[in-house]
Amino acid sequence: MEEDEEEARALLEGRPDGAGRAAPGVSGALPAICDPGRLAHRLLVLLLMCFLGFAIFAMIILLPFRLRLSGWGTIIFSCFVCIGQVIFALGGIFNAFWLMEFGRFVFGIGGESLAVAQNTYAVSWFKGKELNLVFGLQLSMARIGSTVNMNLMGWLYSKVEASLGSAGHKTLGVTLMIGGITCILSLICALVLAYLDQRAEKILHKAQGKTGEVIKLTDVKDFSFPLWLIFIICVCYYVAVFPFIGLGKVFFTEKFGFSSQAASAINSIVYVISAPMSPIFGLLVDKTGKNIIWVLCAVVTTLAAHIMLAFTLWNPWIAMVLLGLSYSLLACALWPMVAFVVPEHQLGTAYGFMQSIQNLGLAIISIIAGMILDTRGYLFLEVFFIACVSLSLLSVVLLYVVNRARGGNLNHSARQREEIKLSHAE
Ligand SMILES: C[C@H](N)C(=O)N[C@@H](CCCCN)C(=O)O
Repeated sequence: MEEDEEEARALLEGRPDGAGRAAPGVSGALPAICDPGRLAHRLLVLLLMCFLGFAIFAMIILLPFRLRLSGWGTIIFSCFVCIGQVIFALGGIFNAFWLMEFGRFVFGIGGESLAVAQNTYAVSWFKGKELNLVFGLQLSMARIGSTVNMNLMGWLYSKVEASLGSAGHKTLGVTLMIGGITCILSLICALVLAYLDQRAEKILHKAQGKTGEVIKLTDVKDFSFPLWLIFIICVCYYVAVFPFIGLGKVFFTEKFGFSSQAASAINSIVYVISAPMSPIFGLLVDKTGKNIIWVLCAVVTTLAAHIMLAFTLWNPWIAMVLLGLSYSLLACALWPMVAFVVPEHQLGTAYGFMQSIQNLGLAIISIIAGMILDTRGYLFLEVFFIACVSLSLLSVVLLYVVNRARGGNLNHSARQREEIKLSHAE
């Protein structure tokens, strides 16, 4: 029963399988994830799900655009999110873990495609205006959601537990069902967005696809070298942030002797900082331009934060605040760069690819990080994350060089961008 409850809490707080428990590898017994047979099976299933997910994603995202129904695409993705959440909650209620996994799969197809649509909308409406700020605002909203989730769901679970009179899978399922109300709000926003977009198309006479340009998966072969470098920076950076936060609670209790509550607080600080800071950094990048330099600052700061966490016993709040600031800055400066290196009709494919590669990297690295933690402990895990951020840093430096050599616009100042815009208008 106690295990059930801990599993439920881990799921609610977004931790990977039982990540809230004492690190098993460190304390002795190897967990099931280290069983090679089971691990290979898990990896295979995961890869298959990724490919299947991507294939479905490609069909769903490409068809609506081909049919000039981009607003419908957003509504369809939001429906996937709602249905996925209901299946996830039902899996909890009926104690069927496979159903919960399937629910997350459906949710993932909708949620990630929705994020692609969100990025594409943002660029098509705000390119050449306050694009970095808009990405900062999007991130801020997402992080307010993560923070509320981290802090409210545990409380909601206790309330449901009190009213049902017992803890466990049923309580978890009901809590997840109530939490799903936010998905309905998201669907309502998608409906309003689709209406506004259609209205804008009518007013501005800019029906999508009228130029004859449609999104094709084969666009991938036309992606430029700088775009591939942006993808690599994204994957190598994010794998050192999200999986670290996933395992962070145990890290702070084991290495720094924090209580469970203090470890939760420090672990969520990255998201808490990101909520107010992302729009501020977005505005800063808009006012100054020079996206590559900002990305470079963010990656170097993240590297410093991981080095502090790995090799010092300094108060970890310093490193985590740095990580929160650098993560917010990176997201504001990196994602809008895609819009500078691909033509508008390929934006959906480019953002779709970026997110697919990011998710594939996150899925694989989360498993590898868990294995390293179980078999070798925290120092090795931190060294692994440092290696990932270093790869990201190398790619940023390469991007700087390539962009400069090709006379690219990724590192233009705000004034240069304004001048180019004016000359185009003329
Ligand atoms: C959700 C997606 N996979 C992701 O990682 N998003 C970034 C920010 C994307 C910029 C705004 N749409 C994140 O840091 O959460």
